[in-house]
Amino acid sequence: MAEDLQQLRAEIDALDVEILNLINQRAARAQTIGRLKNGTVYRPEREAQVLRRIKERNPGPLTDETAARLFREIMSACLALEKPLSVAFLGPLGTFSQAAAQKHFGHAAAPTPCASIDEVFHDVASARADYGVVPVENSTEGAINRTLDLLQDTPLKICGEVALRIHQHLLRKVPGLDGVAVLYSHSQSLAQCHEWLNRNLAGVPRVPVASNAEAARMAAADPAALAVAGEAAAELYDLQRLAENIEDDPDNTTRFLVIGKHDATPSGHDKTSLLMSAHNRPGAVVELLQPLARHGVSMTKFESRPARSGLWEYVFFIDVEGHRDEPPVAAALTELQEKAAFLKILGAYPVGVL
Ligand SMILES: O=C(O)C(=O)C[C@]1(C(=O)O)C=C[C@@H](O)C=C1
Repeated sequence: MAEDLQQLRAEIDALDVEILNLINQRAARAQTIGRLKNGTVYRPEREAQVLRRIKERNPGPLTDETAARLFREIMSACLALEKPLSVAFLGPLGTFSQAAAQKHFGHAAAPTPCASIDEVFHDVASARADYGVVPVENSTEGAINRTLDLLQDTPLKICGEVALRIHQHLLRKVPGLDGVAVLYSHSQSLAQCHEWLNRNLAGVPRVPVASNAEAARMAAADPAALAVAGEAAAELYDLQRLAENIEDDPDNTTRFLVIGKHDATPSGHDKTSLLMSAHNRPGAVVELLQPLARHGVSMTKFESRPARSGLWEYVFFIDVEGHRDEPPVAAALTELQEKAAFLKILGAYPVGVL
């Protein structure tokens, strides 16, 4: 038994050296590619292809998701050799937005926490950050309206998407519920845990604060306070988990968009996001959708928002399957250009892989 263990560990040591050499060979190739490419180093379409291929070819016993996550980190480190990226998100450190940014870009990207979603757009537009990650919809709470509003005016492009399973925990500095006076969290998180909180903490006043991480910070400073926040905030502020996964919807997921100066070229499995408005006449909205149907382009999202320009005018956020440069989508877009009162292509990008 002891000998088996020794033998297996010796084999692992040998494999580790092989893996290390191979990863460095890969990194050296990426460095050379970095010198050949002029301009943008981050290539979302290529990264999506690499991760999809890893999932397809994974022989196990690692799960496909785990294998892809490991390669996500390898690529992140390779890209950092070409050029270290900075990624802006709704801060402070420890928010779900930071977790989404890390899931998409890996840990080698430098985190740039921002005070608001507006600041994320601003930092990317002004080149203070290379890319930004902003929440756009939650499976329980629906659209993040501020993000939709900012997309209407921005010159930036959507170049990626990432879905994050959101687990909320009940946190406190000290164990147990004795002497609890207040509960802090972001309003979205309070809404996501509404039923659980009603059942278990009906008498505790709920105070909405700017972010989950801010709630955790406040709970760390006040033993009479509870916070509802995620794992990263719990670890960052060294809080006890009094209850885990207290979100009402077991599939609670938030979708984030990656914004940058350019969108992506086709990767083979893409989405195109559009912003449109219809002429103010009967049947105009239905007419808008006809070119998509005619060219066999499927819609994966349809969301309306008041236009920022006029009273009682609406704009539509539409996601379609396929890249805007692919023939069916391109043909539908040409027709839409004529039919819509306004059409803006917000970006074309790979469907989230992780
Ligand atoms: O293929 C490239 O363009 C690379 O720079 C290499 C690489 C990789 O590590 O695979 C790194 C960064 C890019 O975003 C995409 C891929």
